[in-house]
Amino acid sequence: MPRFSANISMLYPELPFLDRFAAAASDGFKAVEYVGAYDQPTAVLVDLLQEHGLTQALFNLPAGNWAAGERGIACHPDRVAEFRESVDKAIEYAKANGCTQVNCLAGIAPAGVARAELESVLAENLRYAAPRLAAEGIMLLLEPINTRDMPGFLINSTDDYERIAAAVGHENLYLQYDFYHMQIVQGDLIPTFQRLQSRIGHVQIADHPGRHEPGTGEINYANIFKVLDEAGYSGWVGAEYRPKAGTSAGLGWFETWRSAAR
Ligand SMILES: O=C(O)[C@H](O)C(=O)CO
Ligand SMILES: [Mg+2]
Repeated sequence: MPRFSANISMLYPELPFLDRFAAAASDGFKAVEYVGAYDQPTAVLVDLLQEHGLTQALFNLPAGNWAAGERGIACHPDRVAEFRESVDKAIEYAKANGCTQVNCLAGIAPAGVARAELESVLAENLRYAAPRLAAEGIMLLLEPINTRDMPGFLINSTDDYERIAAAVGHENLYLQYDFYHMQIVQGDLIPTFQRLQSRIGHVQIADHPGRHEPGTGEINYANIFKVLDEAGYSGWVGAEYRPKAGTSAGLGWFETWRSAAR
């Protein structure tokens, strides 16, 4: 049975961030994930997880100045020292809240730098991060993201992931397979999941078009959930979508799993 994690960077936008833990637990989620909460002391986050019986499924490495439009710094040639510091920060937070995987956002390609150089910086940064995270029992993930939602984002497809993973050459670099992005970029969702399953550390879901709840668009999630089960996928499935109505009101797709998990 798939285990779902509420992505509280996207779900419960009607609530302040720290109130979203309680809301996710009350709606039947057993785990939460988010882009990052580095502005909060670790103790606050740990208390919320404990109070609501939640697992921290995932968060991202510090991704630069999000409010200013940055979406990761890992491919930026002039930010290598900052990237290295960000690995230490992520380890500190992951160890505090028991999280065993972190996602690296490659970043938006800076203008005027050749793609080959950006990929080389990214690979070097990941080669730095992978063994350090492995030593702490934390999986490092790399997520391809479509460029309609994030114009200029460097890593867009599973081909991009595979090429970078080959350049990094460390086994602790897994794929974060977001079905929504993959539907836009390349389709072929199930065969690609099956082919790369041994390298997939985390999956995320949203329907397309609109990035709303499963069942609102063209992706057959009933079948995908069946495939995840048949494949023995044991990781979390991150519900990372923009609710069409209120978050709780839109959880019809989750009813079967929520009842079974109680
Ligand atoms: O947007 C996504 O799909 C990501 O998973 C993310 O963490 C950054 O937005
Ligand atoms: Mg995602």
